[in-house]
Amino acid sequence: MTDRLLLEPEPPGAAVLFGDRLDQGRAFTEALADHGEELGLIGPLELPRLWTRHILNSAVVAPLLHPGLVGDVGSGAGLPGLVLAIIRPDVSFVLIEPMERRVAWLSDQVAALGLSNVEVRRARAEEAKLNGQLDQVTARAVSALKTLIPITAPLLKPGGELVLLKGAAVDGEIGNAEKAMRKFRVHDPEVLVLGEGVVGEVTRVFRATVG
Ligand SMILES: C[S@@+](CC[C@H](N)C(=O)[O-])C[C@H]1O[C@@H](n2cnc3c(N)ncnc32)[C@H](O)[C@@H]1O
Repeated sequence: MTDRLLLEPEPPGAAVLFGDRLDQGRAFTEALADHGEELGLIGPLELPRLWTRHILNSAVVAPLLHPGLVGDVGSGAGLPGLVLAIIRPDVSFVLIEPMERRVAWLSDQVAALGLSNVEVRRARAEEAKLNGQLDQVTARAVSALKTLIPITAPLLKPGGELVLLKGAAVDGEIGNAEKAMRKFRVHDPEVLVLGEGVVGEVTRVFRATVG
């Protein structure tokens, strides 16, 4: 159990982004603050920026999702997949994560939060038996686009969308991923900058259509 006093105070943006699901957002954030370090889900320095850097950085993506089936590749602690599943009960999620301990955490959180729109699947994306089945795919902090596109694009239905959370280096990653984009028929890429004026740090999203 970590010292809850280190947890970043809840920023005003949390109420804006979680709306009437704020209690669940708080419960998940507090669980992650209490157990995330001992379970190896977050680093020891993350508590003072847990809301801004991790929870709200994920939450800002919620308006980009459409009703349908969204796969979150490499969910880890539940970022962004579990945060998005809290905010968007109208969307179905499959959280794809190969590490047993992380899968146990995700399953425990789904049960504790009473989420009925989430399946947790223990697998690497390439072996998840979801090819061609998803409407949208999210991923955060899994790998650079050059290697992320080959494991995420095949999961999508024709016309499905990649919604990949990225850092400031996204433009360089796009330059290095041109061959993968052609091979996996990724088109109309754009970089969206989300959260300005609501969250202390912006979230960059690489969004593109596949097929
Ligand atoms: C650095 S963590 C990021 C976790 C979380 N998305 C976040 O933003 O905190 C990367 C995660 O991707 C998972 N991962 C790595 N390769 C994967 C693959 N091929 N398919 C699915 N998950 C993968 C790892 O097990 C790990 O949980």
